[in-house]
Amino acid sequence: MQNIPEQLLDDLGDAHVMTSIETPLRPDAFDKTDGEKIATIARHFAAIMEALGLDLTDDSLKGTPRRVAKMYVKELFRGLNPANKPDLSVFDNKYGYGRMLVEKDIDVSSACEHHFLPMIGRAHVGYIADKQVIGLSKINRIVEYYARRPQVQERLTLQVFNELKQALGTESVIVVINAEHLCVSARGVRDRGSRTTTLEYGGAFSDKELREEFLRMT
Ligand SMILES: Nc1nc2c(ncn2[C@@H]2O[C@H](COP(=O)(O)OP(=O)(O)OP(=O)(O)O)[C@@H](O)[C@H]2O)c(=O)[nH]1
Ligand SMILES: [Zn+2]
Repeated sequence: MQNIPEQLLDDLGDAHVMTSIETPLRPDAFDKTDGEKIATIARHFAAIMEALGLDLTDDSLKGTPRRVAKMYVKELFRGLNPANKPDLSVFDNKYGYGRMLVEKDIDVSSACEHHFLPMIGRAHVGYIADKQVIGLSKINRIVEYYARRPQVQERLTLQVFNELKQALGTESVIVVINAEHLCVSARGVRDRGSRTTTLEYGGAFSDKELREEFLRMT
């Protein structure tokens, strides 16, 4: 083997980024019950409010720590818990439908993982069935499940894409998400007009014409 200077190896090591579409979770992520998580978050959120100088004996504020904790665990971030993953009913494609199916304008209500502020928009999903078709509402449910986590839009797009590919046993899936990030529109740079679009596709959608047909429909 060639004699590679140690410094160069270190630099190469730093440059190598492991890619993963999994949401980064701690090994003990599922050790606690929802009730235990709510109690812990409420305690810490009360400390945040107190640090801000708020009086938690005020009758309007006193319920807020628990309200926020419940909202995180049971609503906004319920997609962190695999127990909440939707059952995906797929059916045999008995009728041999071979064209594109598009489920468009699916509501996306997520939260950006950098600021915990809303990311709100629409997802458009298309696929070309092979042997199986999926219950329509399950497409919306997949989007909902992965949106209910602290997210970046890129990962959300890839997670939905990957789940559909697996459920349907086909590579011919396309996912587009168009969303407003409140961390961009309501604070920081405060650009009210900008939206972010992400896209992933595979299989037959590698064909530009098919992709354009899909995009025209959305
Ligand atoms: N790639 C990507 N970035 C995101 C997403 N949601 C939020 N961000 C960005 O994450 C970045 C975090 O940057 P930082 O510089 O650490 O945070 P900041 O100081 O609050 O940055 P500003 O928003 O520019 O004020 C910001 O540029 C956000 O716009 C997302 O879904 N994908
Ligand atoms: Zn953000």
